Amino acid sequence: MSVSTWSLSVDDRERLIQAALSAKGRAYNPYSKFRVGAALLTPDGQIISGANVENASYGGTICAERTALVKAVSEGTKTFVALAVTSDVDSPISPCGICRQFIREFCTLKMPIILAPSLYVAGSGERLIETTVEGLLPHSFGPEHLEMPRKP
Ligand SMILES: O=c1ccn([C@H]2C[C@H](O)[C@@H](CO)O2)c(=O)[nH]1
Ligand SMILES: [Zn+2]
Repeated sequence: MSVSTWSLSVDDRERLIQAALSAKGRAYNPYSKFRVGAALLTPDGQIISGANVENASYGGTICAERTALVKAVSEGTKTFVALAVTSDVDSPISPCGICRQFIREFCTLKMPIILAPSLYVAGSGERLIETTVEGLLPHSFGPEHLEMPRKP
């Protein structure tokens, strides 16, 4: 098995990107016409994917990243080892601010995040952005801060 320079293997990276690309096909996007797919990898190798789900009340829209996380967490999975995101744009798109904070809740700061273009050539590794939770959300606030001793 070939291994990338970081904690995610090339095989898992490829599986995750393909799952995100497939999930994009299940987007409910009548308003924006913009499809996004996300896929989470769990420690036991399972993949949980999600797509954006829009609403006639536009603010009710749920992004692909949060769909995947809410699916997983509500089914009992709360730890993840990687995330991939893709869209209809042929350059990588990056999670919105709300999703970054949502990802921060459940994923370690060093967890790999792969941002893939819509026309990703399988197995090539080309034009991917490989970042991390802390790369997308530096100096972040998270659950552990609520556990710290407080002084007035
Ligand atoms: O990272 C992103 C960015 C946007 N969207 C969705 C929300 C909305 O349905 C559409 C346009 O913003 O794309 C996501 O799902 N994830
Ligand atoms: Zn979002």
